[in-house]
Amino acid sequence: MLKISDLVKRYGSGDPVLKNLDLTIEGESVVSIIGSSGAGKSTLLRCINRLVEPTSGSINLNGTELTSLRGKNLRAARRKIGMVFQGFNLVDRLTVMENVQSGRLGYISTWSAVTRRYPKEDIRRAFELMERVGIAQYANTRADQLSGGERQRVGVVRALMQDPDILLADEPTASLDPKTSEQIMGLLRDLAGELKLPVLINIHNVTEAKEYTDRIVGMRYGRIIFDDVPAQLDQEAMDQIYAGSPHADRAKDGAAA
Ligand SMILES: Nc1ncnc2c1ncn2[C@@H]1O[C@H](COP(=O)(O)OP(=O)(O)OP(=O)(O)O)[C@@H](O)[C@H]1O
Repeated sequence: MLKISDLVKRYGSGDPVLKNLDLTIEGESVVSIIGSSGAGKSTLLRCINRLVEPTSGSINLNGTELTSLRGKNLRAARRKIGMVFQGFNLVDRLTVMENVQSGRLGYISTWSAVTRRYPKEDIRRAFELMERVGIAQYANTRADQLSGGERQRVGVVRALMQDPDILLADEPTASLDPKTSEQIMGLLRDLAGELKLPVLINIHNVTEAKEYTDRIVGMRYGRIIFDDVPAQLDQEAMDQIYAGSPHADRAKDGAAA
């Protein structure tokens, strides 16, 4: 279970971009986060794996408090959080297998990683996952030879090779054409069910959020103002989520204080 409580993030001395945010994700649900540009969606995702340092509050994953971890313990916790990126973040000159195996870094010895002598079990698991997402035939192909959709499948397999407890996806389809984008969203939804994995997706495409996710979290400038099943996301809720600006919301905060 992921339980976020009273989370605040402030960059430098600016206004907080996450304002006392609470969010709990249980089981294998696929949750999307929607909201205007600048609402804080990426910041929220990046606080969870500590690519961004939270200012205060708690992020607890299956009993481990993530915000206080340092060094070795932080690296171990990060291994349990898979991340899929908008730009795929592959190493272009490496093969698909090499990219996929980089998800095992931290689990295997430096020597195995440098010499690319991957454990047999890791190769078996990689092929199993690559078969599942339809890229096994590209195992020895350089990553830069693949299409966007294939590259994102590599990104998904690499994240799954970490044997994660949760999968975070930061705009995973934003660089893809509409059809490929739907395929990747369908894949994330299906994998969540098959692997019993919670998936948290930051996404701009509300139609896809409604179709492929179980729950939609709507953010407006640092706050969660909607959290419900897709069927409840009506026009009024959409207007609330996408109205305003950080400046207008700050002015309202000031008036309420
Ligand atoms: N490294 C940073 N330093 C300072 N401010 C930042 C930094 N990263 C993000 N911000 C600011 O924090 C706010 C929230 O940004 P964030 O990227 O989390 O929003 P978002 O909802 O993901 O937006 P988008 O949909 O455009 O990606 C924005 O005002 C942004 O300018």
